[in-house]
Amino acid sequence: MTRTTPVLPAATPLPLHGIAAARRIETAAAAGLPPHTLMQRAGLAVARLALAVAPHAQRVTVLAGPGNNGGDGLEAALHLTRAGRQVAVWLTTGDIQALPPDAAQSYHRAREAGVRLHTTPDTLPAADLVIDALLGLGASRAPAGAVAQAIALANAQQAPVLAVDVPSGLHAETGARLGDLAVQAAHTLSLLALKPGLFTAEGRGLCGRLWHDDLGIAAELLAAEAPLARLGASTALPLAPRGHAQHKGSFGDVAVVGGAPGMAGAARLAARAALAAGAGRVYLSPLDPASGNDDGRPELMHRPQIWLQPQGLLDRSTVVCGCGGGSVVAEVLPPVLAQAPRLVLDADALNAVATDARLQQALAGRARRGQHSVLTPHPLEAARLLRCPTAQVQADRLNAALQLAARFDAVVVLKGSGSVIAAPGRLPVINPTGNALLATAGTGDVLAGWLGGTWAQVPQQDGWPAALEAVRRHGAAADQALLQGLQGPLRAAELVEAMLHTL
Ligand SMILES: NC(=O)C1=CN([C@@H]2O[C@H](COP(=O)(O)OP(=O)(O)OC[C@H]3O[C@@H](n4cnc5c(N)ncnc54)[C@H](OP(=O)(O)O)[C@@H]3O)[C@@H](O)[C@H]2O)[C@@H](O)CC1
Ligand SMILES: [K+]
Repeated sequence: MTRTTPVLPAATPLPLHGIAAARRIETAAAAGLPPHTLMQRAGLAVARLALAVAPHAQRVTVLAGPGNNGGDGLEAALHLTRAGRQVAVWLTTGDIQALPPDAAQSYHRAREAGVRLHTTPDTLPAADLVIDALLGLGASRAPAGAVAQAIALANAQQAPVLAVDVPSGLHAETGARLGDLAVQAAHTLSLLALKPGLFTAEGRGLCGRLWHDDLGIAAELLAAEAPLARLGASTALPLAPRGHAQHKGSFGDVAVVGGAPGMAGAARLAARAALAAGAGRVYLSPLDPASGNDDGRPELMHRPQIWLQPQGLLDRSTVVCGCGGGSVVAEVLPPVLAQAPRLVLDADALNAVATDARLQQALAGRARRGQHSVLTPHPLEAARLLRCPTAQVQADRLNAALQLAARFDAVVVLKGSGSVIAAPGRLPVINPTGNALLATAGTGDVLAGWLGGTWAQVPQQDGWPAALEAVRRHGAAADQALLQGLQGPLRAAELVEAMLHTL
């Protein structure tokens, strides 16, 4: 029958389906079962999860919207009433004729079972648990009317909220809010297909703990539909052990170009991260001529102005460029873009590219010359590169990352909650690890450096596997710090050390 499982941490990559595909899966699943079976299973799954996550909750309020998401809520109300809970259902519509057929059937079943049904709440009764069955896959615009009012009431009260399929007000495919109001859930039970919007942009924050129930449908029904993205695994594949006879030359060289006056720390953080990731040798080439060695890490090698040498480190290293680069980084980008065989571009290097058509051309032409690039923009940097507002990037992060990847023929890591990794010809990945402990200066430099340090060890590959692994591990270190009770931000230099001790 049906089985509810926690989604995160994800042991293996999982397919994420867009709304159209999720609907086709639902239609195909319903067609293979007696009428109304899927909704009954959905409601039972919601009720069982409610009893599991809030076993002592006696008073349960179900907020039921105008579509089939509301039908799931009515089914859950029926089961919770049978389980002896005091259940009150608040319907956003008094027009039962307007409910879709499955939801109407659940309405009548709930009424016959003696569930207390009310319409359009002005205030909510005190409850120990609230079930949000207002909007699901059919949410297509900013919440309005009674639905908006119910969302506001759910968020204003104290009890935890269990959202059915998706927190109401969240776009299941993009993870953007549809309007100002969206349910803040403590738990979300995703039904049938997992949707990308649960894992990126506002999704992670609004869903709370995420659960999944496939409602007992055949795995082939899910496999028959092409996903929009996949959720990356939360744990690393085991690495090949370091061989006895290997030496530092076996693990590649990284050169970090960055650190304009006043920003030496950014380049040093990237270099330290590259070293910790396992690169054999790490060189630091600062953009500030007055900048000296990183005395805290004597293992790093100081090599000024590598971009002026016609042949040397720039030609043979994995280059990480941009961290704390300021505006002067623009001057060194032409030789860096021309020569680096493997290049991670971050921060100010991306801003420089965004304002210079020649640099854009040089970057986009690298793949044709057999040179590989990884770009690691945060949403504002991505917006500059795409020449659009940041809100537009955040409104559809998968699409923004794919556009950048296609335009620059590169691997793109669009950072933020649920980082998106995209590359031409590949299914994008949403990273499942990470939390707001990473929202502090320098953590982006650490990511870029770690990525370079990982990539340097597998120079025959493009940047895709290194990007996936660096992003995963970066977030996993923050998740571990959170579990260990860290309250404040995970400061960037400490993040490097934390990543070393994270699998
Ligand atoms: N059928 C089954 O067996 C199964 C179904 N399942 C469940 O069904 C869910 C999908 O159901 P659904 O397609 O009916 O869409 P749903 O999200 O309930 O809402 C549509 C209604 O809301 C309205 N509306 C939209 N936006 C609005 C807004 N901003 N503010 C106010 N109103 C708004 C919209 O109005 P309209 O846009 O048409 O004017 C329409 O009336 C899915 O997520 C899952 O939970 C699963 O359990 C599997 C079994
Ligand atoms: K919902």
